[in-house]
Formats: sequence, structure tokens, C-alpha cells
Amino acid sequence: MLRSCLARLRTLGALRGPRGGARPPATDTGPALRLFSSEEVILKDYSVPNPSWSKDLRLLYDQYMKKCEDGSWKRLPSYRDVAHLDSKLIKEEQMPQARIFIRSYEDGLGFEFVMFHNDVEKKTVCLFQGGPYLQGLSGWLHGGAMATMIDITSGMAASIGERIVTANLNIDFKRPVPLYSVVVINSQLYKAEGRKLFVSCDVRSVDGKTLYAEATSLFVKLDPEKSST
Ligand SMILES: CC/C=C\C/C=C\C/C=C\CCCCCCCC(=O)SCCNC(=O)CCNC(=O)[C@H](O)C(C)(C)COP(=O)(O)OP(=O)(O)OC[C@H]1O[C@@H](n2cnc3c(N)ncnc32)[C@H](O)[C@@H]1OP(=O)(O)O
Repeated sequence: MLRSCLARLRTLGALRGPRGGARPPATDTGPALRLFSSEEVILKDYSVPNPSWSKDLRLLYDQYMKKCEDGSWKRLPSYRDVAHLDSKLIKEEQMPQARIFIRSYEDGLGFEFVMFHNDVEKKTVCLFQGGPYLQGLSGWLHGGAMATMIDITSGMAASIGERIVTANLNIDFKRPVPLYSVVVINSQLYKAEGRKLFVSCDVRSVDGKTLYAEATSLFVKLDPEKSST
């Protein structure tokens, strides 16, 4: 099983390291992702500028990268293939096909985004540009695409690195979001109660003047004693 996953990643050009060829230049994404003790695996990080990024997205990215310089904020890397590697829920032969769906589009066509996290303030900000394949009503972003980004951004504010699921997500859509535009998704963990994590979120235009959506959500840490199937 391990071998087939590694073979798939090599095909995708995602592997680097001892057996995978030259290592890419160091980035701000922290240490290499070490998934297996015998081999260092570095997956491609998609949370960096590409030619499809608009001027607005690049400017905001630069602003947040500046905030990262004193260590208070961190850019969160984002991968396409990492989630399925340890899954026992799907068959081995299905694994090579599994992808994190928001990273399944070619550059610029779907979800272009980068997230930044402030651990002290328990905040996560997502800079999001919705591409043409996310269209709902003509010229506008589909609400489900917006809901997806709210969910994931809020999940990151709730917890990074822990196994959590969304138990509840309430969204008020205030204004439609034009396709191709950049929005800023601000989320904050405001209460933690046992396994329950409560997050608030809003989505605004780049200048902050237009409020597109407001949301609250509840995430629950998975209980290792309970089966999730
Ligand atoms: C796309 C990105 C992917 C990967 C990136 C990789 C890593 C990133 C890492 C983190 C970022 C996370 C981002 C997450 C975004 C994506 C999340 C999802 O899509 S998850 C899929 C959708 N959600 C589900 O499928 C959840 C299904 N539900 C369940 O599994 C269970 O119901 C539960 C929520 C786990 C709860 O079941 P349990 O048996 O474990 O506990 P309970 O005793 O029932 O509840 C505990 C506690 O919570 C309260 N509660 C539960 N549900 C609700 C609810 N809907 N509303 C209000 N309260 C709820 C319940 O009352 C209990 O409260 P208490 O009695 O006070 O303890």
C-alpha cells in the first residue's frame, strides 16, 4: 500500500528527497513533511502565488507575509494529496485517485487561496479568489464554494493538526460574490468547551467595505474511543 502511494506521488512530481531527486528551495512552510520514517516526502505546496493570482491577491499576500516576519502570523501550506495517505476508509486501489477537492483544479480555474494563522489570537485569515469553474448564478460564485472556504478557514482557526470535524455550520449570505474577485475570510475561535470548538467568521471585500457573509460553526474533536463510521 505504502509503495503504491509513493509511486503515485512520484508520478505527480510531489516527492523530493533521498530517492526523489533534488529538493526544492526552502520556503517559509516549515520543516519538510515527514510521513514515513524511511523516506522524506515533500509535497507540492499550492499556497504560493501563481500566474493566475490577481493583483489584489498578490498585494494581500505580500501584506500578510510581512506580518509573518515577527512570527505572530504563519502562512499555512496547502497540499493536494496528503489527506488520503493514512486513510483506512477507502480501498488501496482507490487511494491514488483521492485528492483534496479544493486543490483539484488547474491554476486559476477553481479555488485559489492562501491561509494565515495567528496562534495567540486564535485567528485564521484566508485570502480567496474564486475562479470560473466555481460559478453559480451567472457571474457569481456559487454559495457552496463560499461555504467550503468558510468551513475550512474556520476549521483551521479551531484547530491545526488535530482530528476535528464540522458538526454545525450556519452561514448568512449577505451579498453575492463576483466570480474572479478576491475576498478576505476572517475566522476566530471564540470558545472551547471540552471537545467542542466554537468559531465565528466573516467574509469581506479587499477594502473591507462589503460584507459578503457571516458564519458561526461548531467543530468537534474526534473521540479516539469512538468509531467515526
Ligand atoms: C479540505 C481540507 C482537508 C484537509 C486539510 C488537512 C488538515 C487540516 C486539519 C484541520 C483543519 C480542519 C478543517 C476541517 C474542514 C473540513 C471538515 C469536514 O468536512 S468534516 C465532514 C463533515 N462533518 C461530519 O461528517 C461530521 C459528522 N458527525 C460526526 O461525526 C459526529 O456527529 C460528531 C460531530 C463527531 C459528534 O459525535 P460524537 O459521538 O463524537 O460526540 P457527541 O457526544 O455526539 O457530541 C459531542 C458534543 O458535541 C455536541 N454536538 C455534536 N453535534 C452537534 C451539532 N450538530 N450541533 C450542536 N452540538 C453538537 C454534542 O451535543 C456534545 O456536546 P456535550 O454533550 O456538551 O459534550
